[in-house]
Amino acid sequence: MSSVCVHGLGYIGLPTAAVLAEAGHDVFGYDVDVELLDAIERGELHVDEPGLDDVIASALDGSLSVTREVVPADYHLICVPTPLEDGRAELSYVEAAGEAVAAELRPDDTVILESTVPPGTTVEVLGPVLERSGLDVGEFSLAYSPETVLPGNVIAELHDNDRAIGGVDAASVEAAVALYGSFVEGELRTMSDPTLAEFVKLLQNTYRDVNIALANEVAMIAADYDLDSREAIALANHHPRVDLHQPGPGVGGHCIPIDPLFLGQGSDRLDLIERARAINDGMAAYVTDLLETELGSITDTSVAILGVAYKGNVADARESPGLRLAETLQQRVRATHAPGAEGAGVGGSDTDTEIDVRLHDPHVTDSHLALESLPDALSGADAAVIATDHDEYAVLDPTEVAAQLDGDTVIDAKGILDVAAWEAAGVTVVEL
Ligand SMILES: NC(=O)C1=CN([C@@H]2O[C@H](COP(=O)(O)OP(=O)(O)OC[C@H]3O[C@@H](n4cnc5c(N)ncnc54)[C@H](O)[C@@H]3O)[C@@H](O)[C@H]2O)C=CC1
Ligand SMILES: CC(=O)N[C@@H]1[C@@H](OP(=O)(O)OP(=O)(O)OC[C@H]2O[C@@H](n3ccc(=O)[nH]c3=O)[C@H](O)[C@@H]2O)O[C@H](C(=O)O)[C@@H](O)[C@@H]1O
Repeated sequence: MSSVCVHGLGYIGLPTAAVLAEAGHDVFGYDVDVELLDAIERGELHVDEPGLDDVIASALDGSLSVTREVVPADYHLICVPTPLEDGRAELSYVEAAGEAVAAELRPDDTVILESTVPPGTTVEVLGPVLERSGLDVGEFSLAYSPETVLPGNVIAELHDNDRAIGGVDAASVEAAVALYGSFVEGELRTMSDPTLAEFVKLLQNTYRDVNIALANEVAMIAADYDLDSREAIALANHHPRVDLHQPGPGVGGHCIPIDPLFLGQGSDRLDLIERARAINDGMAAYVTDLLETELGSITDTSVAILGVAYKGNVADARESPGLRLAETLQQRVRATHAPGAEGAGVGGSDTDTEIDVRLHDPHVTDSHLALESLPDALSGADAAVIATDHDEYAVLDPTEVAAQLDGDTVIDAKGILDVAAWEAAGVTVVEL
């Protein structure tokens, strides 16, 4: 077994560190956020993930320890953030982690980058930073192995998913295979080029984003034909070579809406990919159109948005479609009443006109979001929108909701309600 220093103990690094410890390695979890390290040591987890608590608790009782300084180790695994800023991948976290590794790097150690990055990052950005150690690439091993776990199923997918491994040389591939082989049950797909592994990771999320954009466009077209888009998609998917995804109020999370744009860092050929991004981001405006059609006008109405997590049964509200919808509703009302806008009062903006947008989510706990209880969000509202497919929403009692609402409109943007039961309770359900 080996010593492993994991850099970055977030959604990816913390479960990975725990699973490595479970496999018998001596694991040192390092993060620049000292409060986070204190919390992990107290057993307070910031990552809401089924099964994670138990795995972390037993790892902390065993061979996982958190460290406030980077330590020498056979393997350094880098799992730091790579956000999109001003249209470009922000790689300063990767560079900072590389510098910290360089200070402790020894001949024959292995460095593996797991963060999602634009093609070329391992070789062109991380490698040169690591060489500040005085060692050349080749004297130490260097590989890229992207993380592909699905939030909500992280522990299982860490073990089960196939894993792409791109090493700068044969020794790097071999070293990375030895580490992942100790806990991965899926296939280890090796390649002799880290850039290819980086590219492949981005393709997977780009495929999903473009496919969802197609489903969203299909939903809007189906509505024009008065057809149920989900029924049409299910029927189309019976063909052995068709796999359309599902429409919704937008694509959230900090991966799928961002990663496709990393492909544009070294290429100006993005066209369909950018259009798909625009279609998915435009779904908030489409849901707003649906509300306007149902309510006549959204000015001076109350709308309950059920779900600000970016997807069902998780607590993560990054790039949340529900929050984007809330902003779009408010912008639409402001734009309608801006000076000169069609329907604006004489003399310009009518400051008394507004929209009351209430937010509810049973999983998200972010205190900045002014979330309301379900009864408070629904009480007296003119309409409700299901923006996240949480299990709790699928089993809502239509009669109770109908009694709480003032209006009778529910937009089911995730297609999770039993429409017949809701309509029997007197609710008009508009599905995407
Ligand atoms: N969350 C997900 O579902 C997936 C994320 N990824 C990718 O994995 C990478 C990490 O993502 P998350 O774990 O979600 O991010 P996160 O934001 O949850 O965690 C990153 C952690 O790195 C720490 N950090 C920042 N700079 C550091 C440094 N120089 N040294 C040590 N620690 C540092 C931060 O304090 C934070 O705790 C990103 O590139 C992301 O795109 C890939 C697949 C899935
Ligand atoms: C190719 C792929 O499946 N990538 C996964 C994805 O995780 P993530 O939770 O972001 O993906 P997701 O479940 O597709 O959700 C993203 C967004 O897309 C929406 N969504 C998803 C599927 C669908 O048919 N329609 C739809 O509108 C969701 O509601 C959500 O708002 O991105 C992760 C990542 O790269 O961070 C990756 O590890 C995961 O395996």
